Amino acid sequence: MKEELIIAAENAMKHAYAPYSKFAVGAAVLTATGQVYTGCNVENSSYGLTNCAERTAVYKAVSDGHRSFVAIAIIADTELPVSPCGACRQVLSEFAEPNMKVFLANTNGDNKEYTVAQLLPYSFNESMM
Ligand SMILES: O=c1ccn([C@H]2C[C@H](O)[C@@H](CO)O2)c(=O)[nH]1
Ligand SMILES: [Zn+2]
Repeated sequence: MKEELIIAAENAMKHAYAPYSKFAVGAAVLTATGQVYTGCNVENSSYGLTNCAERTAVYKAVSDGHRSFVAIAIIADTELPVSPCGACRQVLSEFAEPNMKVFLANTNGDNKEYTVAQLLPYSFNESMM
């Protein structure tokens, strides 16, 4: 499952629209019902409108009716496996199954495994409101 997601993420990375940063990222999320949705980063000349690969993948899945995810893989051409930004961690936590896995990878074949809860401890969520 990990390898399949990393391969799907690497394929999606090829579609990255990153003319400003030149930093291509790919992601692939696995839904609780077994489907895989991929995403890439999509930049904009107004830089702050950039959407990360992770959120692209999650939003594609949510817009198809999925609200529960069990794993995500993220990949970039980095020395160390790439790590999701704070905004993406918060978005992942919104739809994460307990113990949702986050596979961080690079194109050299290195990877690391965390859970969403490890990457975003003491997170804000609806139960706090
Ligand atoms: O985990 C990450 C980190 C960065 N980016 C994108 C955003 C921007 O397009 C480029 C540089 O930050 O990489 C992602 O998609 N995911
Ligand atoms: Zn992000």
